[in-house]
Amino acid sequence: MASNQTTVVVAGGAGYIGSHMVRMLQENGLRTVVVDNLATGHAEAAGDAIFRTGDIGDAAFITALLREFQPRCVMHFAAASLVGESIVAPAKYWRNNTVQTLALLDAMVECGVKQFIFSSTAAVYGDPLEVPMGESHRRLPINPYGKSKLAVENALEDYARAYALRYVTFRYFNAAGAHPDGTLGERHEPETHLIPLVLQVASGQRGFISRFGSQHDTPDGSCIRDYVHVQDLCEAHLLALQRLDAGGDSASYNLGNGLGHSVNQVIEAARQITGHPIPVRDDPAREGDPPVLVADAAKAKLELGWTPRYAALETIIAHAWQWEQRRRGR
Ligand SMILES: NC(=O)c1ccc[n+]([C@@H]2O[C@H](COP(=O)([O-])OP(=O)(O)OC[C@H]3O[C@@H](n4cnc5c(N)ncnc54)[C@H](O)[C@@H]3O)[C@@H](O)[C@H]2O)c1
Ligand SMILES: O=c1ccn([C@@H]2O[C@H](COP(=O)(O)OP(=O)(O)O[C@H]3O[C@H](CO)[C@@H](O)[C@H](O)[C@H]3O)[C@@H](O)[C@H]2O)c(=O)[nH]1
Repeated sequence: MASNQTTVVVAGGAGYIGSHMVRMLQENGLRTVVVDNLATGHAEAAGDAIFRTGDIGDAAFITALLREFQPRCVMHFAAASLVGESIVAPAKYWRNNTVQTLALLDAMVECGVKQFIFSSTAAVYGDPLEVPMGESHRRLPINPYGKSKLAVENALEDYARAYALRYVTFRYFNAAGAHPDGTLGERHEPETHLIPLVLQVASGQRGFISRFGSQHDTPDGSCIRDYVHVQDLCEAHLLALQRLDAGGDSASYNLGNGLGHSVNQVIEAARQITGHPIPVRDDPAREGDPPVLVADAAKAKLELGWTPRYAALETIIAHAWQWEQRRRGR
């Protein structure tokens, strides 16, 4: 098939962040091809995008797909992404996140696809030396998940130099929220992320929220994170696509609001928004959990013109709550 300059392949497009990306690409008039093995995703979340079920690491499958669609860019959201699971099952993380991503990159090189946007993570930094963390912060991950992503970041530098690939790496802080129209949102089974779990308590699906550690070195003793709206993450990808299309160099950016919220503050905000008391149970701190992660995202703002629209924690929780209620048919 002749090269189609408006096609974007979204690996992991049936997942939480990828499905919002698919919707946004389509709204922007781009033909979107989803590749997903449905390990954690849901096919219907990808809407009416072209959908191919399979592994990004299946060389024959992915090469045939890239030859067929000749995308101008691959956006890569496909990964296993649970810090705790990565500690007990590191092989899954090295294989799925690193080995399979290298296979995807090899297929891109073979098929002449030159633009790549990669979902990395704040977990590549490890324990913060300073807060907020800029992109030049040392990268010393403290769990296999972060290591599996850092390995890809390192490989990308070498691939770009040798194979004329250009890429943008985004280090997301804590993705949260849902589509403002309430029709798309986070749907992990089992769910492990704080905000959807808190909202499952509010909607009566759970009796309490576990607070993982109340003696952390933070003002209220609970962990602090930088929650960033899923739609704002996706907007940054559109800007990255424009940068690459314009011939821009490869680059890495943090994506976060620069606002730290503690577990206690998240629970309190959710109480205000939902009107539910949200009981809390104190549990031990989770292994591999840094006490504070907050982004300095000045570089994305300066170089990409990224302006988060939904930075307020209350908006992020309100959108997630709308999704949670709709999902439960309320
Ligand atoms: N959610 C967050 O807070 C967060 C933070 C930092 C980084 N990230 C990164 O963002 C990306 C998306 O995260 P998410 O929360 O949407 O995760 P998700 O689990 O909802 O989505 C991942 C999707 O990729 C698919 N997938 C996984 N491995 C695959 C493979 N080998 N081949 C094909 N498909 C595969 C899954 O079925 C799923 O649909 C991941 O790379 C994750 O590491 C997420
Ligand atoms: O039941 C729960 C769940 C979480 N937490 C705490 O809430 C915070 C947020 O946890 P969670 O929502 O599980 O996200 P993280 O473990 O911070 O990891 C997310 O954010 C990272 C970047 O900051 C990404 O790398 C990961 O992919 C993504 O899952 C942490 O301090 C947890 O200790 C609780 O106290 N109770």
